[in-house]
Amino acid sequence: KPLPVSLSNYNLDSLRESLERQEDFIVFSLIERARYPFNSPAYDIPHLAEDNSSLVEIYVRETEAIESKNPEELPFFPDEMQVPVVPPHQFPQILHTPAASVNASKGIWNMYFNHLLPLFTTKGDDGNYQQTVASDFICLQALSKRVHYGRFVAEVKFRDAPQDYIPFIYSKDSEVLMNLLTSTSVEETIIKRVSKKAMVFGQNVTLEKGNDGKYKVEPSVVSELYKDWVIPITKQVEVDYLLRRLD
Ligand SMILES: C=C(O[C@@H]1C=C(C(=O)O)C=C[C@H]1O)C(=O)O
Repeated sequence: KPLPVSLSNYNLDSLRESLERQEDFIVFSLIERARYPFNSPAYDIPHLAEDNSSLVEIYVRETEAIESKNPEELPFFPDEMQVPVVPPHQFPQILHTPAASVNASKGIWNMYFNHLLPLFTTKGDDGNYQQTVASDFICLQALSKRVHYGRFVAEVKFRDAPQDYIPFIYSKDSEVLMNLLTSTSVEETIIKRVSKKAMVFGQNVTLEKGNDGKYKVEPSVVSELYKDWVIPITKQVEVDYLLRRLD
């Protein structure tokens, strides 16, 4: 039977278009963060006497607490959420409820601080911790939205070919599920495209001919981020979602 309009809007092409648009924001967010050096005191030093939290933990927790949430975004500190100030918009229910709770926030947090940040920031400390953690939060939210889109992608792939997935969901075969949902050509396109975006968005625009050949974030680093971290974690979310799709 035909799906209601709001559900038929979610198909693989529209989701891929959204992931493509999200690349722009992710690349810009990384460029903004790269204006500051690594600034380790924002992450190491407990900033409150009675609490061992780092500045970045405090910043993310407090900021999240006053933002209302939509189902595309999952908080990093869910226990701190307050009643939203703005009544939430009623989004159509697309995800299968038991599987929708798949949450990669911890993995995204670790990936960002342990692997990504050292790759695209310079070593050093300029003391500008507030702006540093504010731009970290923008990167984290953008990455989290992208990675958790894997749930919508998995739902659509499942609906398009349930007979392919069902036996391996029952047998809990993550490896086969991973192969079934993988599209190598799509991944290769994305990895090349984000490098190009880093070149276009990250050059110094001048009125004279040509540019100085410098980029605000190294394009190869952006490809590497996607290839080694962003895409694999998105796919892991897809597998985890599918494993719970028949619960
Ligand atoms: C998101 C998708 O699923 C997989 C993950 C991809 C990604 O994270 O960019 C790309 C292709 C697929 O291997 C997709 O098919 O578009």
